Amino acid sequence: MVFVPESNLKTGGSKETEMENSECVRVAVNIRPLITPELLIGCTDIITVVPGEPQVQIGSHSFTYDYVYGSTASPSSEIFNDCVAPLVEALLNGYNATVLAYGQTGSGKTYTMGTNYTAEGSNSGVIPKVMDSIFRRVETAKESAEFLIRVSFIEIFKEEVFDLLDPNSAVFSKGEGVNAAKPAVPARVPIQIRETVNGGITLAGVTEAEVRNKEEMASYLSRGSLSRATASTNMNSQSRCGFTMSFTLT
Ligand SMILES: Nc1ncnc2c1ncn2[C@@H]1O[C@H](COP(=O)(O)OP(=O)(O)OP(=O)(O)O)[C@@H](O)[C@H]1O
Repeated sequence: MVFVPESNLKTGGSKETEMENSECVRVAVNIRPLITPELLIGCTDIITVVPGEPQVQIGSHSFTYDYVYGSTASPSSEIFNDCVAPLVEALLNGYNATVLAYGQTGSGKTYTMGTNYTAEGSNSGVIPKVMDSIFRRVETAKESAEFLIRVSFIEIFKEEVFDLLDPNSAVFSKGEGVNAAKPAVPARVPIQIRETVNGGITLAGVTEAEVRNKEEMASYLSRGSLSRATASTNMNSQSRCGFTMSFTLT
């Protein structure tokens, strides 16, 4: 997992700038336990965590990160407090922040991020915790400020970008909400990636749904999860998704 408060990023090649960049990108490793199918075929853990250090050892190789969770390191439940809560704080102070889960298929990205959130399911995972934290803060600040909060949810599948909140997609057009059955072949049209006049990147026409409370945000997260093209842990999976929250102080 990589987390970046974006507005601290600077471009340019000076040594000083490179150092600033390396400091504002932080990397955490979350080691997941072996799951039942792996245990049944006799898999064993090959990663050891160096006690008291954010370092793991695989055979004779050592790797050091900013944080290590899982296995015999800190419990995974601490990821949010250590790595993400400061970014939520920064977000509400006008910074941009990105949390990127990176790893081989089946390594635990969806589980760690909580992207397969369902209203009935558990509230663990980074995104549900971010939602909790944001709306608690918004509730506290609502006397003095008003926030306009929007969400978008995209999937990158076989190098094409799809809008998981597209109201015209097969899942949404059924109008059956969160419990709608996932169609075998979703009728989806990829969205275009365009460059803006100031050199930024934009996703043309992506749905940016306005949300007023945690329940609304959670319903977009779970409805978007249903629209994903592939289930996780399929070794052929080429699906990656991104949930974006944007804030405007009005
Ligand atoms: N920390 C954890 N503790 C217990 N089980 C976990 C943990 N992380 C992941 N798992 C389990 O491991 C399996 C694979 O996890 P997950 O689906 O999150 O992988 P993924 O990296 O998102 O895969 P893909 O790239 O294919 O979407 C799931 O059965 C999940 O429940």
